[in-house]
Amino acid sequence: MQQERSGLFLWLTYRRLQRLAITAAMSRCPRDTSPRILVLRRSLLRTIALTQFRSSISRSCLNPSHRRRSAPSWLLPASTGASSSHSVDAYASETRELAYRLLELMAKAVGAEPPAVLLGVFQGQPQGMRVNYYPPCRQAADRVLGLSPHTDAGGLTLLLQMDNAAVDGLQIKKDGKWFSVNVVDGAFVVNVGDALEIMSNGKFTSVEHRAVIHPAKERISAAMFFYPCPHMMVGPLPEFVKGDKERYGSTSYEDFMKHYFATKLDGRKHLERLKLEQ
Ligand SMILES: O=C(O)CCC(=O)C(=O)O
Ligand SMILES: [Fe+2]
Repeated sequence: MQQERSGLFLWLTYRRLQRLAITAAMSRCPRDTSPRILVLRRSLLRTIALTQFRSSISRSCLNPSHRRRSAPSWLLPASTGASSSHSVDAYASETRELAYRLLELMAKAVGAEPPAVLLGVFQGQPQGMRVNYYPPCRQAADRVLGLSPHTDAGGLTLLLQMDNAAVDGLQIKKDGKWFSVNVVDGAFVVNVGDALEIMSNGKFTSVEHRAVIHPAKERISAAMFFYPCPHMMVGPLPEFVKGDKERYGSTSYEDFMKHYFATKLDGRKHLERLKLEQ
């Protein structure tokens, strides 16, 4: 019964979120012809030889407790500012509820007690949204990627692949091979980030992923990232170790993020650094 209720909750939430995300992403995606965006795309075209063919807009979607560090207004295109800000805020707050529910269910699934332990680490903490726009590119596959192989840094990522053009682009690496993650109508891709892999002592895995581009079709994705408390030590939580060995070292969140950015989207390199010899 409990499981059925959870399933229904997730399904209904997904439907509402999908509508919100499409409004939010469409009003902010780089097809928008505002001059700022055009500059971004031209510079991107000049650097195509660098392999990543993508423009993206990021915005921190802070919880009310972080409002004082709110996103600067220049992040929003002037013409769509008010309404897009509203839909991004609504999307952020609804995905937050979904992520919190998922964190509880995940902890419960692996027997961590109390199951709210993960929630405690993420509740009320920073959250960020990135809308990625991948233009079509005839040199797809062999020479140009949309987004380099990487893992996400934080806790959970809720990724929405816009399915209106049904273009697959997301790929994950398993046993050294890349596999496409098909766009499924009615589904979020839920990614575990590096911090969550470490905190769960490896019970959840941060998957290496990348985005490829299509030779003829554009693609849009919207990622919502949930980060842990920035003042904590990132290390295995005792509730997830229980009788097992600690499989990762601990480090301050600041140091953890510094190394994440220093590895510049290079597969699982950042994570491997903290793995302890077993
Ligand atoms: O576009 C995608 O499917 C992947 C996006 C992604 O991995 C990211 O923004 O971190
Ligand atoms: Fe990612």
